[in-house]
Amino acid sequence: MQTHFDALIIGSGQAGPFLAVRLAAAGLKVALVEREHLGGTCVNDGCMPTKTLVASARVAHMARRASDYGVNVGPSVSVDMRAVKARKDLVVRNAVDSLAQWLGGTSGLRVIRGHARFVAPRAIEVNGETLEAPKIFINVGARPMLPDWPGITDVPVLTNTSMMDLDQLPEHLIVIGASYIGLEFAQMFRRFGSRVTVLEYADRVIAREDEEISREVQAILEREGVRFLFGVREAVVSRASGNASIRIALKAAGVAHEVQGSHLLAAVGRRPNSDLLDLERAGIATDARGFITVDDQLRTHVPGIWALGDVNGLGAFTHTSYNDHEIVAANLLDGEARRTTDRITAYALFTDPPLGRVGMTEAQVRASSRPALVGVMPMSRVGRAKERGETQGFMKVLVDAETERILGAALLCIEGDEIVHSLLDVMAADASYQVIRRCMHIHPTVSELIPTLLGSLVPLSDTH
Ligand SMILES: Cc1cc2nc3c(=O)[nH]c(=O)nc-3n(C[C@H](O)[C@H](O)[C@H](O)COP(=O)(O)OP(=O)(O)OC[C@H]3O[C@@H](n4cnc5c(N)ncnc54)[C@H](O)[C@@H]3O)c2cc1C
Ligand SMILES: NC(=O)c1ccc[n+]([C@@H]2O[C@H](COP(=O)([O-])OP(=O)(O)OC[C@H]3O[C@@H](n4cnc5c(N)ncnc54)[C@H](O)[C@@H]3O)[C@@H](O)[C@H]2O)c1
Repeated sequence: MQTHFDALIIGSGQAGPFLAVRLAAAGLKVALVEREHLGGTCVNDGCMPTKTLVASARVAHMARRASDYGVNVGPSVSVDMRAVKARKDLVVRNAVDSLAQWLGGTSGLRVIRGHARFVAPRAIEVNGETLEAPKIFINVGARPMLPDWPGITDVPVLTNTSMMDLDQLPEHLIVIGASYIGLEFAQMFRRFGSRVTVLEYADRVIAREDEEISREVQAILEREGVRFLFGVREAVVSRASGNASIRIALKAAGVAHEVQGSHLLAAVGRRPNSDLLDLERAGIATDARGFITVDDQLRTHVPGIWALGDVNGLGAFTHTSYNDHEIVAANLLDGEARRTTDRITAYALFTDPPLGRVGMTEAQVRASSRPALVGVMPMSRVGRAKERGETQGFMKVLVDAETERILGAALLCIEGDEIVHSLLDVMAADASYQVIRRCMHIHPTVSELIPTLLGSLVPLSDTH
């Protein structure tokens, strides 16, 4: 059994497999170690299954709205959670199988199943076997956290992982956390037919965003019947009887409440899996929250060891992890000097309508004190949205008044997750916003209103 490799990769998240194949194609002898499912979080219990479930939930929602469009689908819409889960399982299984086939068919690459730990700066141990290599890449991801509420361990608590096994509809789902995971699951299960209550520590949803975004996202979910409690403190969890098996006594914005539900989902953030690697044996440093410290080329303090993906704290998205692998591969194999600092912030919240985000928020632009222009357009003014009967949300863009560069955008609207790329690409091209303002767009689309939005800019200082 070979134990000496040119490169070892720990974890098959959204960077590891792609880097493994690139390195193997370059002639290196590579081992990829995975302790659980190939594809990691994104494929197995993250993006792919949640967006598959979001798609089912949207069909249920639109079926309920069918009569708005003059379409008759019968007296009531019901959801078969077993079939919903089976569809999700199939999408995931196909993705994992095709990844396994691809990796298995890559010459020079050995996939090893087991948990890896460092035993020295150039060596790891897996299943009692020591593997050595001059280059080691860590792509171990993160895992869900639970709030430290008294009693929380006395009741069944779901996470994004165990949610994937649900094949029955919760009567009342209580969600802790109103950020990406909490909001996506909250809307999804409300649309499947559950009652949903969201408990959030902050005073608004997705508190990293501008307040008007938080307000509109909350309003969209409330219109569908999701209930929110903000400023949650002093929560105590206990078992209840009957359908409502979970009881939470809490204060929300200082007012006492008791919430009873059948299921409880924790969506309060994720912690890096760095604590399970015996990093100290290799001398690899982490920050106070456990993220492995790296430079802008993803190198740790220890020569020959890199950290990619969620574990480095430089992003917690599939595209940031994938981009990490591109940076490392370009620097090691292509003679380039790519850096994480070159990338532009971009992400989406996959509620319906989704929020597509690039660059700075308005709060960040204001804090920077630079002269800026802002344009805002409600979707109620967009023809395509009216035609589709989906006029919730708005588009907002911020531009540097002197350089004419787009600073940031928030598109909370139908296809906002897609359309936002037109702005991202102009930012990446380092071009003036006038380029896209003058560009002829296709009618009738939401994108055709982007030039109009950019033609309506006013000084940010003139707005409150
Ligand atoms: C519910 C949910 C929805 C999400 N939706 C989106 C989305 O829509 N868009 C988006 O961009 N991002 C989304 N994300 C985030 C995204 O899933 C992650 O950012 C992405 O998977 C990148 O993770 P990674 O590459 O760091 O590692 P991961 O995908 O977490 O994979 C790490 C792998 O390492 C393995 N591992 C860990 N420790 C060891 C060890 N010691 N030895 C061997 N193997 C080990 C794990 O088993 C795992 O397979 C979502 C996350 C969640 C939880
Ligand atoms: N659309 C996407 O790209 C997507 C979707 C899902 C997850 N993700 C990734 O997964 C990561 C984790 O997502 P997340 O939503 O779990 O975490 P998060 O860190 O984004 O948000 C956690 C939320 O829980 C709240 N919270 C924390 N402690 C609490 C407490 N004790 N009581 C009540 N509320 C509390 C926080 O105020 C915050 O709103 C994110 O960083 C994101 O990058 C991305």
